[in-house]
Amino acid sequence: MGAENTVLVVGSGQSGFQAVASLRDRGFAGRVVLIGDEPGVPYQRPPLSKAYLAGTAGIEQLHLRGEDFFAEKDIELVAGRVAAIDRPASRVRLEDGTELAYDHLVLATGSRNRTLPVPGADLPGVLTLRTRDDADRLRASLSDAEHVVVVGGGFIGLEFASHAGRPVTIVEAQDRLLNRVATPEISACFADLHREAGHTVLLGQGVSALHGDSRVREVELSDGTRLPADLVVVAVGVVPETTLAAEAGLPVDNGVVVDAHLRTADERIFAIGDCASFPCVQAGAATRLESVQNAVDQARCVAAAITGTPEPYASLPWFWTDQAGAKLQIAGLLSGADKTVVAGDRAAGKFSVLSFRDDVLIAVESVNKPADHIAARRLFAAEPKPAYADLEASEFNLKEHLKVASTRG
Ligand SMILES: NC(=O)c1ccc[n+]([C@@H]2O[C@H](COP(=O)([O-])OP(=O)(O)OC[C@H]3O[C@@H](n4cnc5c(N)ncnc54)[C@H](O)[C@@H]3O)[C@@H](O)[C@H]2O)c1
Repeated sequence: MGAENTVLVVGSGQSGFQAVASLRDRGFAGRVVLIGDEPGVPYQRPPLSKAYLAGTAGIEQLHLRGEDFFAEKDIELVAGRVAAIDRPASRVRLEDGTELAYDHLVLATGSRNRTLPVPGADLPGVLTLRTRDDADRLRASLSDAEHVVVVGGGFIGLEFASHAGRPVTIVEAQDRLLNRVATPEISACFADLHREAGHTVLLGQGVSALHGDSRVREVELSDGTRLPADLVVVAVGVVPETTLAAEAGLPVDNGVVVDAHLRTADERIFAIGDCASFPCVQAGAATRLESVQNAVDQARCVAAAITGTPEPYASLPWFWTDQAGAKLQIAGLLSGADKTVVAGDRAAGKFSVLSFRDDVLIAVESVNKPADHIAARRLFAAEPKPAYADLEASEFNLKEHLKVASTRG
């Protein structure tokens, strides 16, 4: 089989796995190689900060597919790290010196966790969560830790707190939790829920140093307060993994820059998932998204392009998280929102926050209201997008509005 028929996918996370699976689903008959730097078959990360951390899901439940799948589909799994892309020669070189030729190359290199730029950040007992090994280390450390401090009140920090099985202290630099992804109404709701669950939530507090000896003992906050800590979980966001692309001369700007078909400046190289900055229809701007939905849908989009049926990427972004005993589901993006409405029973903890830009609905965040989330995704899939006045006429009841809209349509 010649190199003209070879697709190499770099990165065996959710998007890399989906790319190779979708190529075969679409009947791609050439050589398919998935290169990853973690041992074993590709696995899903969402349970790492939920059921796997809590010990209610085992390793097999993480696997995206068993070994048989890759053998049956003739997908080669290569363990290793790509060191360089030789674009003129259409080859990649692995760190062990192996060279592989490609016809199409898909960069699914994901992101890496930010580190805390403070003294003491490398002390034993300061951990992070990204891989299965990280989750195993955290689980083991939890059992004998007395004081647990979580730095960062985003998805990982809050999911970790919810599934750690004990009270923790959450330190968030901004003045509200989940500030990157949610409205202030949702942030307030989750701050209440986490406090009710027994956690201490400190807002507007950075970390200036970590102190200890043979291990971490204290977290010093920006106001000088010192918190006792024998386990510190750092969850302060990610940076996209773009080194390979940049060194190969491909444009990078908060992610590997791709066009509407997720192609880089080199038409034979695509980038997908956490590492890609793409022209986002919903945001109306170059955007990088960190979510399973985006990873999976972008992988499918690239598989379609490689197999000869390219469509511009236009999937609706959506997210979910399980924390503090509640389910938060988000449909759409909040960028540019200028009005919000809370619909449902906030006191009973079952409600949605509807966000509008120029009187058009752009995002719906649902707390323990899966029916609203489904209705929102159906509404966003149709044209025209719901207007404020029409939703007001349905008393901001999304299911009701969906009925009216579908009778009209
Ligand atoms: N349910 C989900 O969708 C889910 C769950 C887990 C992880 N993830 C993904 O994993 C990745 C990492 O998650 P994350 O929670 O680390 O990132 P995040 O961006 O969601 O949250 C990071 C938080 O840390 C805060 N922060 C930054 N610097 C700080 C400092 N010095 N002190 C205190 N707080 C600070 C930020 O304000 C932010 O609230 C993200 O890509 C995320 O989307 C997603």
